[in-house]
Amino acid sequence: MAVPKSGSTNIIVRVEMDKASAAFGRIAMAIGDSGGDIVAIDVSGTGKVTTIRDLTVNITDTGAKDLIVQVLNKLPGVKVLQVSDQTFLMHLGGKIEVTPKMAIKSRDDLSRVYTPGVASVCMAIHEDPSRAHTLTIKRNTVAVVSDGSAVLGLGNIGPLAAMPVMEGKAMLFKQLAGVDAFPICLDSQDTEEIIATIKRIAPAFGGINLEDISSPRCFEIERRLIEELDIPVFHDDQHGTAVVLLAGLYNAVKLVGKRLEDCKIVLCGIGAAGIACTKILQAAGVTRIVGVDREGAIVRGNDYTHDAWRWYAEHTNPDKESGTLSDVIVDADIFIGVSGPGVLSRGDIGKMAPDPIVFAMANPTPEIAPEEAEGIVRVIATGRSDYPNQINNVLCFPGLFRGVLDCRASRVTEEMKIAAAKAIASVVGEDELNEQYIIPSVFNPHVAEKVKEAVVQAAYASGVARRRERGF
Ligand SMILES: NC(=O)C1=CN([C@@H]2O[C@H](COP(=O)(O)OP(=O)(O)OC[C@H]3O[C@@H](n4cnc5c(N)ncnc54)[C@H](O)[C@@H]3O)[C@@H](O)[C@H]2O)C=CC1
Ligand SMILES: CC(=O)C(=O)O
Ligand SMILES: [Mg+2]
Repeated sequence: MAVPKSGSTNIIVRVEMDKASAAFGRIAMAIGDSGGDIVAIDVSGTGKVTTIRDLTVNITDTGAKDLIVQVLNKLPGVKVLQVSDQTFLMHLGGKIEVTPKMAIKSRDDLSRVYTPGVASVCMAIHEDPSRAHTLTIKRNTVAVVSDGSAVLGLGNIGPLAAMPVMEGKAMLFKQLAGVDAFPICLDSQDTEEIIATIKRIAPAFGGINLEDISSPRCFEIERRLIEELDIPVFHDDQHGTAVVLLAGLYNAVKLVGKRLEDCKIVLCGIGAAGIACTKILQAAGVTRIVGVDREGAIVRGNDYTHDAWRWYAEHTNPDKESGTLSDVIVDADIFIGVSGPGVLSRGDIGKMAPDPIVFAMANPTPEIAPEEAEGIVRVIATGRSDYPNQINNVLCFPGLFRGVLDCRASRVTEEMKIAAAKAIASVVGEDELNEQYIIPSVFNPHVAEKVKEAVVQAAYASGVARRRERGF
């Protein structure tokens, strides 16, 4: 496929052309007039009456896509069947596959990997279940489990629609840390059913990464699974996010010359990510945290519908600040957004203390776009890959699970999370630290390695590592 020019993208327009009435010249002209440039043409099917062509069209303005479809559909004998872009093409047929580690080339091989040879391995595990770690995929495999109830910031889009995110997480596990991960999207949003299902599939896995399960159900699901399973269970949106947030803040406050413990932090979106971020900040010594959700600041004394918010009201906002985000953001040193798009305005940033730090982490659309905050913010970070300072849990979960699998940890402790945060922050050298670089890139090969080392060391120190390892 032709490589798109910088700042442009290729789309594939599949058109059905009536042989008698459609003229290719008109199609080419219509595409050109709508801001597209045909860079390749493939015939994908031809019949007696019609022919189907895939036109690869380079566009520089994303709006051109809709215009092209509109004008083509108006041409005589032309019908647009489908439009794909690079992103959709990368998803065709899914993004991962299962690959055997060896080929079965002979009857002898067959009799070892399958019956009868496999039977002796099954019996060895039956007699000593701990051998499942060495004789099956369990030692290197994690289940990425979602119910599709809080997918990115897209909301409750269900298990089928959640799959592309879970496949993406599985790719990142493998590429960044060599961990095999299975995307599993459950067709239930019932807490007890989810717990029971995960418990039933757990034997195959060395760890469970819960993903995009909405709050407050996610707290109960994680708590029960941690209690009832003997493998680590980690809700990525809570703890992965919290770890990376803390890493970013360690470096951001260093850059602006403040102490994290002294900062006033306003955190918007008191859900899975928001509550975990609050708890890790408290563990790091921050006391002045004001949480805001749709109805405004969470304040002690108000009546809240669920335990997580009742806990929040009791343990945050010491000065009982109330009102909207715009009210409580006055004099805040740091804004953290794990809520939804466009929640923070330029005017809000203007009310913050000098050298404001803004982490607008909602995906895919942040609480404020970096362009909008330009000039009035000292440090801005988002969850996205297309801006500097990507605060995203992908910096944590691959290395963290590499570590817990390697030392066969029974669970993930607070010490392991803080160690992971410090490890991520440490990848940015003192001489490299600047407003555009407070957090290492996802592609920095040192991140997963450092996180793994820190997590393993903390797991041994916390007494949860179950594998004897030299050096610890
Ligand atoms: N950058 C990263 O690594 C991560 C980013 N996120 C993002 O954080 C957001 C929240 O994710 P979760 O905590 O998993 O979801 P959640 O559904 O558990 O919590 C979201 C909370 O934000 C609140 N909220 C939504 N829109 C709001 C608004 N306009 N104003 C105030 N509060 C609002 C909701 O009421 C809810 O309490 C999502 O956009 C998600 O993509 C989540 C995890 C990791
Ligand atoms: C990054 C991530 O896990 C989320 O936005 O939900
Ligand atoms: Mg997530």
